[in-house]
Amino acid sequence: MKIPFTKMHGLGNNYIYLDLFKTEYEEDMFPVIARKASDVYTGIGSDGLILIHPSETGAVGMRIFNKDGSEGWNCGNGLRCVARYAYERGLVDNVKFQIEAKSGLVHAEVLIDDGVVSINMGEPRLERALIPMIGPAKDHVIAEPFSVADVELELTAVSMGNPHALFFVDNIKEALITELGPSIENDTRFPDRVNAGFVEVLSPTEMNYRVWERGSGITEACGTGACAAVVAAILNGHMQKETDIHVHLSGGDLLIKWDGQGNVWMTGEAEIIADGILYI
Ligand SMILES: N[C@@H](CCC[C@H](N)C(=O)O)C(=O)O
Repeated sequence: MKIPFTKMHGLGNNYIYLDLFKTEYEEDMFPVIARKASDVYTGIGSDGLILIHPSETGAVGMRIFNKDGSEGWNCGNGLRCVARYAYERGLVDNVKFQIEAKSGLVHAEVLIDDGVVSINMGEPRLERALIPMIGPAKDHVIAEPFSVADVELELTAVSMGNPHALFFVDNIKEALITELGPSIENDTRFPDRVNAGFVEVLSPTEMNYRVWERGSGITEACGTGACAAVVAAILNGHMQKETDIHVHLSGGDLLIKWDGQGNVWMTGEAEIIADGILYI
């Protein structure tokens, strides 16, 4: 089978994108394509697969599959890439339009000159049941003691349409990301697994953030994770509301803004790398 694809990245968080406006596939192919395309030795090499598809709402649809073939519900770096692709390849004719992820509708704005895209990511979900995490459904999880693999941590949990567990550390270089990431991801307190993020606060407007992603492991950047990290930092009183927060990730920087109640805004680059044909 010959599958036309485009490879794109946001701050090094790279996915293989299929344009379902042009070609349709059987549903059960997607986890298979995700695993095959992600493999750097026998495939193309990527953090997973993203589908760009027509939607009944009139928005541009996006679905994300992680490296292990599991379906995610949202992807911040993917949203920026989908926005750029949709605008540049003529799926939309306005720089402002809607994208529909599995977790809901978001509003995208493509700033054409420099490949920068701003996305209104919607409101963070804080209730424990919406993360989802076991325990009292309505409670918020802010600086809650959390023991994993014999290490004592403090957990703040935020959903940006997908689940994020955030931990503040003194020095990001010493964060035990590969050691604790898999245990946190698969901890039974998170029934749908979780993305594990580590945050070093540098100032009220600047942070370092690293991630172990559900289904993909360490990646260069995570857009929803950066949004969740800023929300967690504001909820814990470490950072300022209503101002651009500079989030430094391994692959580059994102600007994230939250007013403490409503929508989270994310701004950053989205790059097209290559078009090609994948043989399956
Ligand atoms: N890298 C993404 C998030 C991808 C999905 C995630 N691994 C999950 O399963 O929730 C981003 O930029 O947000």
